[in-house]
Amino acid sequence: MSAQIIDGKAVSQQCLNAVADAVAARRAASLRVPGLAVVLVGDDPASAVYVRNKNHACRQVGFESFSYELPADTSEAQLLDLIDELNDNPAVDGILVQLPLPAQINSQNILERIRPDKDVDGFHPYNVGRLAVRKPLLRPCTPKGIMTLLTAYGIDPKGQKVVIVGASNIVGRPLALEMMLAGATVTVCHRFTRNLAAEVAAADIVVAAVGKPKLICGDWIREGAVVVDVGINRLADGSLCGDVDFDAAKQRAAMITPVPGGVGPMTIAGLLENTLQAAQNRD
Ligand SMILES: Nc1nc(=O)c2c([nH]1)NC[C@@H]1CN(c3ccc(C(=O)N[C@@H](CCC(=O)O)C(=O)O)cc3)C=[N+]21
Ligand SMILES: [Mg+2]
Repeated sequence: MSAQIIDGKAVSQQCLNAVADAVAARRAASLRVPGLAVVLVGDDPASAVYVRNKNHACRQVGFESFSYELPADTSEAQLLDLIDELNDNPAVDGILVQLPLPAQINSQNILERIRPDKDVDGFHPYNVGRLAVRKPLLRPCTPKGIMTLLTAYGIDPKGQKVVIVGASNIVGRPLALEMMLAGATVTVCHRFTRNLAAEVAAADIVVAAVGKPKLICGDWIREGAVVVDVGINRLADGSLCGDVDFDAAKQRAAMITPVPGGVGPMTIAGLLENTLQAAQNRD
């Protein structure tokens, strides 16, 4: 048996089409076109790829896109000044500061400076807290994209045992909150988890979000489980690889997301949906 491949690129395109329709309807009603500001500090080549993909998606849906590329030696004060300016700019509905930031900048100070109603990454403690108390406003993009992807494939986490490998602020933790909101029984594994293989083997749905190539072995996967791979690891030969040993896992899973073409495009869909929502909330 070989798993069905979950096509994140196709589902993402459907989401972008829906956003594009909503933008066209706003234009027709003489409402503001949503604006997204993306800030990149330094010249990390991987980050540059994401910024390019985001700019491309913005053009596709008809958003106005503001792109800031600051030198690697930018100070925290300079970045805070830019955020204040974007917070006050009425044409900007969403602000995304690409992570990670250079060492001289405290990321938490930056994330907390973004107005929560323009925080389209959903990383401000206000938005994290709203999700934690089951009253979400702007939801973190990758967890949101994963929930959308599962829904598109008819997978309902309610009552399911979900095992999340990775407890990061940007994926693992907020995904645990999303999964609880959806009625799943959630286990979050991390570097101190004693028997990772046993935890994964018990899962109906496994999500890997650690950034370590092929950390999750195929023979850990329960027959018929759903596997969601968030990892995007670039190998020495230039190819991309997930956190799951894909070829082995797909012999056991019922459904599995590929890398690339799985969760990555859904993150961008989540971002654009959040930006549209931020614009609607500010009307
Ligand atoms: N404040 C902030 N918010 C983020 O959302 C954020 C961030 N910082 N820093 C970096 C990570 C990474 N990230 C990706 C988004 C889309 C793809 C994506 O579109 N991937 C495609 C193409 C991959 C490729 O070809 O390189 C795919 O998986 O098919 C990948 C990675 C967002 N991040
Ligand atoms: Mg992907």
